[in-house]
Amino acid sequence: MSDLLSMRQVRAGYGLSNILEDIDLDIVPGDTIAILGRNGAGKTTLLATIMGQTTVTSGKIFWRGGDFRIVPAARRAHMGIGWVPQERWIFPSLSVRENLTVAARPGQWTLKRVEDLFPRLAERRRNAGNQLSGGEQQMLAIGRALMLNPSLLLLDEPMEGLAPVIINEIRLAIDKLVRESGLSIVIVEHKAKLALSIARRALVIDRGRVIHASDSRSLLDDTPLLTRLLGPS
Ligand SMILES: Nc1ncnc2c1ncn2[C@@H]1O[C@H](COP(=O)(O)OP(=O)(O)OP(=O)(O)O)[C@@H](O)[C@H]1O
Repeated sequence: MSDLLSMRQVRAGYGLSNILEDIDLDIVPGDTIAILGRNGAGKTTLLATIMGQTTVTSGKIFWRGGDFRIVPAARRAHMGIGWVPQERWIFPSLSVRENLTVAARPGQWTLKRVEDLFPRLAERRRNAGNQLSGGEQQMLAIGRALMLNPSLLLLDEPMEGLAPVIINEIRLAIDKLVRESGLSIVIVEHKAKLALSIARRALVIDRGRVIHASDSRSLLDDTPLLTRLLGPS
C-alpha cells in the first residue's frame, strides 16, 4: 500500500535548536501508531514537524508522494491532517456546535456522526466551549478535527489530566475510530500501556531519535523492555 506520509532522515527543531535527528517514519492508510518516550524526548516536536510548525534542517517529508516540506503549515490541515494538540485550542465563546462546524469540510464525518461518537457533545451542543469540562473539551477537540475529514489524525496526549471514567469514554471512541473509520492515527501518550493497547504499531523516541520500533503487542508483552525504554510505569 502506498504511503500517506513518509519521513526520511528528518532533522528538525525550533530556530537554531535541533530536537529531532534522523527520523524515519512511514504511515500507510489505516495505520495506528503510538509514539512513546520520556518527558522532553521530542514526541510533540514530531507531530509539530508533520504540521509544519518546526524548522526542518535536513531530510525529506512526503505527503501522498509529494514534497511536503514546501507546503505551508496553514495548508496542511486542508490537505487532510487533523491535529489535536495538547492545548486543544477550542473556541471558548463559540457553542459546541459552532466549534464543530466552523472549519468543517465535506466528507464521511458529519455533525451527526461526531455526535454519535461522542454523545456528550450532543447533550452539550448549545453550551459554550468554556463551559465544558476538560474531558468534554478533549472530545470537542477530537470531534472538530474529525469534521475536517482528515486522512491522518494526530492526537497529542488525549487522556492527559482526565478522570478515569472520561479516559475510558475517550479510549472507547478512539478504539472505534481505529476499528471502523479507516483513518490513520498517530497517538502520543504518556500512559504507554493504554496507547499500546489502542495502536497497532509503536515507536519509542529518546532525545529526538527513534530508539525502538515494533508492533504494539510485542512491546506490551515485554515488560522488561518497556521498563528499559520508558522507565517504570
Ligand atoms: N517551542 C519550542 N521552542 C524551543 N524548544 C522547544 C519548544 N517546544 C519544545 N521544545 C524543546 O524540545 C524538546 C522536546 O520537547 P517535546 O515537547 O517535543 O517533548 P515531548 O516528548 O513531547 O515531551 P512531554 O512528554 O514532556 O510532552 C524539549 O527539550 C523542549 O524543551
